[in-house]
Amino acid sequence: MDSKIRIMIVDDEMIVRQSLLTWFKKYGHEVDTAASGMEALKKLEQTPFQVMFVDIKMPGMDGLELLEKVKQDDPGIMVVIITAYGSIESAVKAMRTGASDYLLKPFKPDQLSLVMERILCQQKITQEYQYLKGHLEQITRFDNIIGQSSPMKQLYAMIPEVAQSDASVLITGETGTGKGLVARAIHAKSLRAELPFVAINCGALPDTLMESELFGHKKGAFTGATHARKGFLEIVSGGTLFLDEIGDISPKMQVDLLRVLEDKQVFSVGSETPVAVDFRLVSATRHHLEDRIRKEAFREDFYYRINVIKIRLPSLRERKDDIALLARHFMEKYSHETTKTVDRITQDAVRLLTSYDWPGNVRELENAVERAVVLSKSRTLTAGDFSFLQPARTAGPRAQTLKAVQKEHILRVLDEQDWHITRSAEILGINRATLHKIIKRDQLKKDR
Ligand SMILES: Nc1ncnc2c1ncn2[C@@H]1O[C@H](COP(=O)(O)OP(=O)(O)OP(=O)(O)O)[C@@H](O)[C@H]1O
Repeated sequence: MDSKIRIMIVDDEMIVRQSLLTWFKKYGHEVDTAASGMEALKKLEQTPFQVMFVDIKMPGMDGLELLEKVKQDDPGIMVVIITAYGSIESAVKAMRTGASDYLLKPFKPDQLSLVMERILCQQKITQEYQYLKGHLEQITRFDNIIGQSSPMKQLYAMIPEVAQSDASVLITGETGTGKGLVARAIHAKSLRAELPFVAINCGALPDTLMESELFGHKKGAFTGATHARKGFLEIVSGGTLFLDEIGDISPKMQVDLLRVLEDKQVFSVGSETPVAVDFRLVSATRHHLEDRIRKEAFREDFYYRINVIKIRLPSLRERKDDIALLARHFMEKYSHETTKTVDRITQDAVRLLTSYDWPGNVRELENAVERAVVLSKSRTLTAGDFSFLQPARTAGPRAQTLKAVQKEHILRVLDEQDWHITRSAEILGINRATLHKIIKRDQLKKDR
């Protein structure tokens, strides 16, 4: 038996309690005893137990009644009924009420070993099931977009709806928040998914080049136009056009594009014959276009055309809950790419990453993890592997909520005490049951 569990023995006979206690302790389990059903219930309120051995015949509350009460409060707890030869019907009744197994008195160590083996096996299966179920229930990604914070879940709900319509979408958000990923996801979920997705970075192209890229040109339309070329507005033919950094396009280009959106046709440079075009427009910007409209750098009529549906992506600072998940995702990605085994990250490293304010958002986090993985000499990333992050940028406790500070403090104490509940609870000045409740409520976990 290699796994250690918390066991409670409930029997009114001291000799049974003592012998079972000694036997279980020998195998390193944490054991407590109770001489009656009432005493057992009181102890259960204080500390959770995984397995109970309960005698059926006890004065006051009998084993069956105790079993029922315990199972009502905690259906996951495993109860082994101890019963005397000749009262097999009550054992059957107990099994129907939810007991996991039974032992017939007087029992031999072999029989006890067998029951424990079955219990541990069942326990392992249940844990694995809970783990997998937890994984399935958590929505951690949508396409290639990772995140399980509430703004991300809202986004995941929104993308398929937005994708079904043909209206123009404007995605806003700071640099590196995943605007490109969202644009691709909208295309992938839309009816145009099988048609081209054409992305143009408007910030990277000078006006004249952008004009011929988008609209195409006739042979000889300008010096160097040695042959005719189709523009992206034509090439996209039925698909999605993604204009990244749309805030950077010139007022002239805004007028030209507005005309295309209204007339659904283009004139390639140097041509007088229009060509019909069909595309869905998705644009992105990191600027506040409303400010640009006020400064007359952006046309209001064009803005309304491109902004029928607006999606605002949160900065990483606004969804710190996702940092650990993203860091692990990128750790796996780069561990795989570099064929190194880097598959662990310490709680301290996660805390450091969480306290950093990430002006470059997910892109910056991805680059940081990639660098840490490439330079790491062990399979575990530690806070030291991220020492290149500017400490000035890590936000102090003043930028955190009281709840986050509390969670962080409890985690630190638990880590320092190697997750010894009694010692940690003492240091924190709370009782064990409260600490257990907090751990469960806040889903606190040991380092991977
Ligand atoms: N939620 C996310 N999950 C996984 N990867 C992400 C996420 N958000 C961004 N990334 C990654 O971060 C990088 C930047 O993403 P993307 O180019 O979509 O950002 P952006 O907002 O368009 O940035 P910019 O405004 O600078 O163009 C990419 O490598 C992308 O894969």
